[in-house]
Amino acid sequence: MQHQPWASGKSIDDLEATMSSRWGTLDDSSTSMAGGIPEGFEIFSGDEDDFETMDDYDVHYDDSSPPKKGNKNKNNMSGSDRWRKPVLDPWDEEEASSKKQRNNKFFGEREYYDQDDEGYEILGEMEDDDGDEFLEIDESISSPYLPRVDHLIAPKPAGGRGSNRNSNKNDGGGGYFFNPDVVNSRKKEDAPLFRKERKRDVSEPNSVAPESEEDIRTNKARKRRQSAKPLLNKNGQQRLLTIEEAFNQFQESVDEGMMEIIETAEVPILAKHANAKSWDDVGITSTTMLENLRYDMNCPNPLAVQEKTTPAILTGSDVLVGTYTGSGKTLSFLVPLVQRLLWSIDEDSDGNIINDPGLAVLIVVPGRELASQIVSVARDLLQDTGLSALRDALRN
Ligand SMILES: Nc1ncnc2c1ncn2[C@@H]1O[C@H](COP(=O)(O)OP(=O)(O)OP(=O)(O)O)[C@@H](O)[C@H]1O
Repeated sequence: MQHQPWASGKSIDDLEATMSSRWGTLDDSSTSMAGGIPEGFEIFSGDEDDFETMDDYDVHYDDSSPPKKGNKNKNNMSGSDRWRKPVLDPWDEEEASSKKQRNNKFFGEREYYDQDDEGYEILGEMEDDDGDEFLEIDESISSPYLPRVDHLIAPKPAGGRGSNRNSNKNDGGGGYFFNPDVVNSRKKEDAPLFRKERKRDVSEPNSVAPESEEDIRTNKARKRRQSAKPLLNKNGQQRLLTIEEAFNQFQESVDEGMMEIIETAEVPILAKHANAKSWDDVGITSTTMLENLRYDMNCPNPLAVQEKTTPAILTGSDVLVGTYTGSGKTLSFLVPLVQRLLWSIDEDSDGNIINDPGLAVLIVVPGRELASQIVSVARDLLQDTGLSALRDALRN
C-alpha cells in the first residue's frame, strides 16, 4: 500500500515505526520494528514546545492501491502491517449490510437520558453571575453506583529522562498525549494517581479545616458543573473529553470519594523491559491462546502493561489503566478476558463447546476504526478456541 508523506515529509510507516519504538514494541520478538528507527528521523522526547497535534498534519491515506505484495495473506503480516490495513474493512459492503441488520434488530434508535456523568438528573441549562453556562442538576438524586477501582495502572512518570530531541536512543520520556511536566508537577503535589500503593479510606476524617455547609454545596456545584460542561461542544452537542479533561474528572472523582483506588502500579515507559515474565507466569493457561500469541501474533511475552493487568483481571478485579499509545493496551484486556471466558466454558471430548455462553464480553470503544482494530486482534487471539468476535456500532 502506498502512503502519502505527511506534511513533515515523514511517511506514515516512519511515524508508526517511531511511535512503536518509543513505546516499547522494539524488541527481538517483534517484527514490527525490523530496521529500528528510520534514518533521519528524530525521536521526540517530550519538550513541551514540541508538542504537536494531529491537526498540524495534512494526512492523506491512499486506500485505493492494492495491498503490498505478501500482505494478502493475513498470517504473513507483521504486527504493524496488520494495523495499517485492518482485516475488517469498516466500509466493506457485506459487513455494512450485516451491521445494519444487527443494528435494526438490537439497537433501534439510541436514547439519551437526562443525567449528567455522576448520575444526577439534569433540570436545565443555567447561567452563573459571570455569564458562564452550567447544567442545573437535582442534587436529591445521586448515583447508586460508586465506582471502585481495584487496580490503577499508570505510566511511570518520565522524570530525569532528559529531553534531548536529537537522541536516537529509545530512552522513553514524555509523549504526545501526556505532558511529562504536568505529570511530574502532579507527582510533586503528591497527587493520589501517582502515589504508590495508596490505600484510600473514604470514611477517613478530612485533615483540612471543615468547610461550612454552604461552602461545601457551592464547591460541589462548581466542581460538578465544571465536569459536566466539557461534555458539550459549542453547538450543545456531546463531544469527547481531552486527555486532560478526562484526567481532571478522574482526579475529582477520586478526591470526592466517588472512586476508590485500592492499589496503584506503575508501568515502565519502556514496555520491552517487561519481557522477564512469560504469559504462563502471569496466569494464562490456554495452550491454544498461548500458541496464537507466540506463533501467529508474534507476542511471545507480555509487555509491561499486560504483565500488570493480566493477573488482576484474571482474579476478577476492576482495573483502570492509563498508558501511552502503542504500549499494548489491546492485549492487556483481551488476553485475560478471553482466558476467563475459556475457563468458564465446558468442552466435550472433541474440544467442541457444549454450553454456548452467548454474548460474554462487551468491549465499548469510541470509534468504528478502533473497534475494527480490536476485533482484528481478537480474531487472531481467538483462532481455534471455538470463540468468535463480532463488531457492532451504536448509531448517533
Ligand atoms: N506482548 C506483545 N509482544 C509484542 N508486541 C506486542 C505485544 N502486545 C502488543 N504488541 C504490539 O504492540 C503494538 C501496539 O499495541 P496496541 O495497539 O495494543 O497498543 P495500545 O496501547 O492499545 O495503543 P493505542 O493507545 O494507540 O490504542 C501492536 O503492533 C501490537 O501488535
